[in-house]
Amino acid sequence: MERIEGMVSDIVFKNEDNGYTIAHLANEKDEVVIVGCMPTLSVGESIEVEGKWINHKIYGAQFEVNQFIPITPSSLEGIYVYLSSGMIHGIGEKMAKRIIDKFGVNTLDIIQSTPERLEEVEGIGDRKVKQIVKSYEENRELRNVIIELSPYGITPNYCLKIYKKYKSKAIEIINKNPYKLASDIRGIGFKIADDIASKIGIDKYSKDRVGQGILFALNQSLGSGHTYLPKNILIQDSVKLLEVEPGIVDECIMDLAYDQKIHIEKMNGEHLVYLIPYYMAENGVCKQIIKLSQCEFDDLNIDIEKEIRIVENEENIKLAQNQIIAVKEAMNSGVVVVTGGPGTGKTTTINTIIKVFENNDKEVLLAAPTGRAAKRMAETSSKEAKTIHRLLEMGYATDSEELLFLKNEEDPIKADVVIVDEVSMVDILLMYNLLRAIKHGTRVILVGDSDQLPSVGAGNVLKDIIDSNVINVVRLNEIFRQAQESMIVVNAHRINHGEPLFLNSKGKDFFFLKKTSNEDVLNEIIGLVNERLPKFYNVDKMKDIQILASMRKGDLGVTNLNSELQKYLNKPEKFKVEEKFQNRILRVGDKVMQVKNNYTKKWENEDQSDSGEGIYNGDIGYIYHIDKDKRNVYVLFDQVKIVSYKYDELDEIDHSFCTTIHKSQGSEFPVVVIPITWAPPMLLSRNLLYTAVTRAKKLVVLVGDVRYLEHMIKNNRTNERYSNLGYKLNKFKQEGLLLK
Ligand SMILES: Nc1ncnc2c1ncn2[C@@H]1O[C@H](COP(=O)(O)OP(=O)(O)OP(=O)(O)O)[C@@H](O)[C@H]1O
Repeated sequence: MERIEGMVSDIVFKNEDNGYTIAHLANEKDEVVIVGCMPTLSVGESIEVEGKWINHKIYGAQFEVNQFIPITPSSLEGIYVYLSSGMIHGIGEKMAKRIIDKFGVNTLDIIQSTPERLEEVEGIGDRKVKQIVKSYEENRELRNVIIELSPYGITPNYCLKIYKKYKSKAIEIINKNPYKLASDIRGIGFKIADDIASKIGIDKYSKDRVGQGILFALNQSLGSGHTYLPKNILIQDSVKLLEVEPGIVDECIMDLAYDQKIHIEKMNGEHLVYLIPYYMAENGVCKQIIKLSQCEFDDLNIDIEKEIRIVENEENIKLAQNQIIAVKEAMNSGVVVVTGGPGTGKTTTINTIIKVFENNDKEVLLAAPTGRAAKRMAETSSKEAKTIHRLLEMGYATDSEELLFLKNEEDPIKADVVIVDEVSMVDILLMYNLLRAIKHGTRVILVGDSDQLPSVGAGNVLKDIIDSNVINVVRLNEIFRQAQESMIVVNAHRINHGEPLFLNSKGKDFFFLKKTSNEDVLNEIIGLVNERLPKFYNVDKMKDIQILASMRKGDLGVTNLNSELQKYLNKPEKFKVEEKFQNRILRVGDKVMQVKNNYTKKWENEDQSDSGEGIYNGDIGYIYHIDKDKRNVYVLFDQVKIVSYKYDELDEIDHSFCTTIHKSQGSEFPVVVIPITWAPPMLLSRNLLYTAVTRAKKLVVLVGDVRYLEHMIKNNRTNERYSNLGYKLNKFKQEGLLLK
């Protein structure tokens, strides 16, 4: 396929029935005849056509058009944004301006057809022209997205995200339904999509618009963890978003339900509105967990007491009463939940359960929701542990980015026992996918701490299951002597009970350093991490210490802390390569975190003797090399895995000298430093502090204002999530549908 750009100078023929058009397309070089189905073409329009040259018997050479893309001729701004975006090697902001000052709307034509003319611009020589032409060609489709969308205020970075999502169909998809942007692209809100829609001519009161607004409001609510919204709340949210009357919204909610885009469930006279996958997941989890829990077992003809004693002797340990109950329940139940705070013996219990089953020839599989948590589980059990996604053999559907799990009810996981740790992090969709892949007769053991932050995704799965009292739950509440010596463990429990903390005991592991101004907190943290902690605790400032902040913005938010810490922990040096990307500098040696799951990201070790795929949300690594020519950044994870990121993939990594507490869920660090300062009320909460503190294994240092610490401990108001799993589980019980 070839491509030509130009302006339509004449329309010779147009068949109004089938859109077949013959036109002249002119550019700086020449004028050609184009033919094909182009029903909307008009004279004066700038377009790019894709197709092939044919030789017509009578009319000679013609370009047969396969598809054409309009280029907005007036979007000088778009051309500027594109040229200065950094996507075109060799052009910066100033150069972009000089080129556009010289060539105006013909700029792209010139680059495409007579690039040598670029040399007329001051500062451009033969080499630069070649560079420009090369990256211009490489970025062809992306260019169209930038030119089309930047007049709506969408930055090149977002255009890149949009392009990555929709590829060559980007413009077509947006023109058809701009609201898709708001649900598909993180960071693009309904307002921008709506702005595009109104420019395209979509009516404010059209059902399409109102329907999209309602779906958007529901999608947004997932971000706050809700699996559904009560109808009256959904109407309120939608009215605010769409600026239309409630009656129209109500009507459109019914239409969406008829079209099976949403599901409305009636509960105690209230209407609960679900997006379909969440409705199916909530019902599915409820049904499946009840089914699995009803299973009767007679396959372990063993003396459990004796089996436990064997393991106790091997491990030189005496299990506490509740740990023994947990092991017994695990043997006899289809589903059991084992829950408890830090130091209450969950790991010891899991390990005993594994041993008893394995001593009796049962196959046990281990899984956890994140890569880090799975790694820890593998370390403490000395047995392979997978992420739940891997256990379910996740893959992608052909030709789409849709996640698929190969393990499901038709091809379930083959195991006698599945043990899942850190279940507080599992959302309703993942739990559904997990449970549907577990066959009747496989025991399921769910382990977690329900006082941790709930899952990032929708639902309150672990807490709902525990609170429903429908599934067997064993609560471990004894803090073992060894654990009691740790103020981290003791204070974590005190936080949970809303009690004041033991701070600054000599020789202990939990400190509070009082500083009131943000500046003092910042300087204290830098001093601690850069000098005092490494010196007095013999820890590595990069690898062993993790700073955890509650928010992203502000002086003591993650973004600012990272840029301040970078100045001390990884200073610029003459031979240390660095590159500026918008508002951050990436430098060799920087500590970075992968911020989304990328199951297919390839890694290999240094001598390429080992390789694999999969880098997960929360994985921490170090920038190992930056290749400015290849435009690649290489990051080293787990000391051996080298992963290459193209410049346009760098939104997958963030600096991680400091990370959010939310991102730290499921990870552990030797030393944790936490700024304690003002934050929005929902972030000054008990379970956020609890989650942060329980990430530390050796030392916790809090720096800030004790009033906020006290406030956090007192504030046990967790943000309520609309989730109906607990109610549904209970309904089964009340209606006598449980067998035991
Ligand atoms: N029955 C027991 N008797 C004595 N010590 C125990 C017993 N069970 C566990 N411990 C000890 O208590 C400490 C905490 O146990 P474990 O690591 O199993 O708890 P946990 O709930 O997994 O903690 P965390 O969530 O902090 O990892 C460990 O040092 C462990 O050896």
